[in-house]
Amino acid sequence: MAPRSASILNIGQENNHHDCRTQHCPTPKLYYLVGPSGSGKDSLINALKQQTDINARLAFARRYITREQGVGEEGHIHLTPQEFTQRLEQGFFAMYWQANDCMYGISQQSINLLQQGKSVLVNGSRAYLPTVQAHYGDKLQVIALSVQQDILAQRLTQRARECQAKIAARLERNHEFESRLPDGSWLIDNSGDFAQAVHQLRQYLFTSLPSSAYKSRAEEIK
Ligand SMILES: Nc1ncnc2c1ncn2[C@@H]1O[C@H](COP(=O)(O)OP(=O)(O)OP(=O)(O)O)[C@@H](O)[C@H]1O
Ligand SMILES: O=P(O)(O)OC[C@H]1O[C@H](OP(=O)(O)O)[C@H](O)[C@@H]1O
Repeated sequence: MAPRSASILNIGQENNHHDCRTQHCPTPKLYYLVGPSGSGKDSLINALKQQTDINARLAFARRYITREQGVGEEGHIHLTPQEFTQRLEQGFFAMYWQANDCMYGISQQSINLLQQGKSVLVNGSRAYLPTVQAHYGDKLQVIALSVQQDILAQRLTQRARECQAKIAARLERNHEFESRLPDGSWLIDNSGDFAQAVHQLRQYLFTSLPSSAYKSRAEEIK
C-alpha cells in the first residue's frame, strides 16, 4: 500500500470542538506527544526545536530513562535503575512509567513550568495517559502519531536501535493502545512525508500557543 500523506484531525471533533486556530487559548498547555515506538516522536521533537518561533514559546521536557542515549534520540538523560529509584523516592518525578524494559521519568521542575504560565511538551507513554488525564484535565492536549504497521516495522528495522526480538515486542505492544485516545486529541498520520507531518504539527502548535515568546533559544528543562 502506498504511504498516506500526513494528516491531522481532532478526535471527537463533532462533540467536543475546540479549534485553537480561531479561538484564543489563554492557558498554558501540557502537550503530551504519544505514538507507537518508531512513529516519529523524537524526530518531530528534534525538528520542532529547530523552529525558532515555536521554540521560543514552548519548553521541551527532557526524559530520564534507564536506557543509554542512542543516535537520533531527542536527548534524554540516562539513569541507572538505582539512580532512577532514588530520584523517584525523593519525589523528583512528576510523571513516571515503565515500558519496553525501561523506566521513564519527567521531572517536577519541567511540569512546574505550567504554573508559571509556560506550555510544555512531553514525549509520553500511551499506557500512562489515563494518569495524565486525571492529573492535568483541560490543561492537557494529546498529540497522537500513527504510522501504518508495515511502514512502522520497516522504520524500526532501518533505525536498528533494537534487535529484531525487541522490535517485534514493540510492534506487538502497539496493538494494545489502538483506539484508546481521548476526545480532542490531535491525530497526525506520519506514514508519509516527514516534512508534511512537521508542518501540520507546527500549524497546530503555532496557533494554539500564546503569542508571546518567553525564551530566545532552545530550552530543555531538566
Ligand atoms: N515520515 C517519515 N518518513 C521516513 N522515516 C521517518 C519518518 N518519521 C520518522 N522516520 C524515521 O523513523 C525512525 C523512528 O523515528 P523516531 O525514532 O523519531 O520514533 P519514536 O516515536 O521517537 O520512537 P521511540 O518511541 O521508539 O523512541 C527514525 O529512524 C526516523 O528517522
Ligand atoms: O508504548 P507506550 O506506552 O506508548 O510508550 C512507552 C514508552 O516507549 C517509548 O519510548 P522509547 O521507544 O523507549 O524511547 C515511548 O516514547 C514511551 O516513553
